[in-house]
Amino acid sequence: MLGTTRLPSGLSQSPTPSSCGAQLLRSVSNVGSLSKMLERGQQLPEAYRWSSSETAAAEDDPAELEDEVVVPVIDLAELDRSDERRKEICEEMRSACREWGAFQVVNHGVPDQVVERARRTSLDLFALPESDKLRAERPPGTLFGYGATRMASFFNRLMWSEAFTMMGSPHNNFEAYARKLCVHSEQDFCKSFEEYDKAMRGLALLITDLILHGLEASEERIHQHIRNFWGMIHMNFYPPCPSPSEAMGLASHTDSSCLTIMHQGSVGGLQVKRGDKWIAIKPVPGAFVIQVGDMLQLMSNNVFHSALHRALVNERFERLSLVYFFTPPPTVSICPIHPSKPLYRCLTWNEYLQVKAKLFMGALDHFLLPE
Ligand SMILES: C=C1C[C@]23C[C@H]1CC[C@H]2[C@@]12CCC[C@@](C)(C(=O)O1)[C@H]2[C@@H]3C(=O)O
Ligand SMILES: O=C(O)CCC(=O)C(=O)O
Ligand SMILES: [Fe+2]
Repeated sequence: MLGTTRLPSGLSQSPTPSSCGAQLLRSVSNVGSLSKMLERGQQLPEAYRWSSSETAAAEDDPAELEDEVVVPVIDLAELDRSDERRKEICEEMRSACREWGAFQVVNHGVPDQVVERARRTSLDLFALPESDKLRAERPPGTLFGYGATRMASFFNRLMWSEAFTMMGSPHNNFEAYARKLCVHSEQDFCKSFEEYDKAMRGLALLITDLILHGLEASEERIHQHIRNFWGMIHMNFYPPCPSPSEAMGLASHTDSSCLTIMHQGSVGGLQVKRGDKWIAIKPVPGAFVIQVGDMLQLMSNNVFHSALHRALVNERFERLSLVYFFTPPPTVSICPIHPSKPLYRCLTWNEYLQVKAKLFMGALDHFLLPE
């Protein structure tokens, strides 16, 4: 399939093998400076300092705590018990996607060991010497590899995080990255991400199917369409931060994906915007956070909305979020699903990423049809 599909420049990035132990000639980019600063026990450097209005959370306002607003937690345990239960779950998802653009799922059937193995492998990856990680540095303007997060160029402050992205199924590049990074065992590295990718793909298909049913888009054609979607594995690492209230782990954004599945582990930090307030998505043991991405907003013709979210950091604990982006294939046309009055024109994921790289927050509006 790869041979017949025209890929966007970012998606065609396939790393060339590099010999482990070779000298790194490139200058070290700012992503490497996080761990060095921590070794020196420095204070938060100026470049990482965000204004208090940018980092303020709903929890800073005691009135908010009384409301106890929480993103819905949906239990999938009894999905197959009866048609009624399945319908209820579809309805819960529909309302969460409309009101929040996000929810959590529990009893999703993904074994703990699969998640734990992938988290351990991710942490090992971030713990590699900076020079090893930089062998896999993401080339500017592309999607895959190690470095500061892609949207960093839109902000004049640095974020307190490092990230790593790999292509998942159906064209995963785990092996090439294992080789580039000089990981301890290429086999373990690949196995743990292959397992995780497979589990995430299953869950993404299941949840997207349920959400589309909630949209009354149950035709076979649409479900077949989703089966061709691609996966991407993206990890964010947030070291403990000397002055968390002034720092930003990951700045406010929406995901371009169709659906995002995120495992945030036991250390919280993720927040979602509701109205003009930031609400924390508290870690629930074993749960995955599900977010509506821009592509699902478009496909739903604005019935659902992609959630604006961000990640804050803390002083005591390091934090890893393991993210799976479920996205359309790069050159396939994506349209609002059977509305009599489409709000958006059809687009390809390739096209969308190019516009997002230029406009960032305004990207989806760019595809709105004139009234
Ligand atoms: C599959 C995706 C989705 C990407 C691009 C590509 C790989 C990296 C993803 C993120 C992850 C962090 C936020 C974001 C906004 C960013 O800068 O990089 C995301 C972006 C998007 O959702 O547009
Ligand atoms: O780490 C988090 O909680 C958020 C991660 C995220 O939003 C992303 O990678 O797109
Ligand atoms: Fe995100």
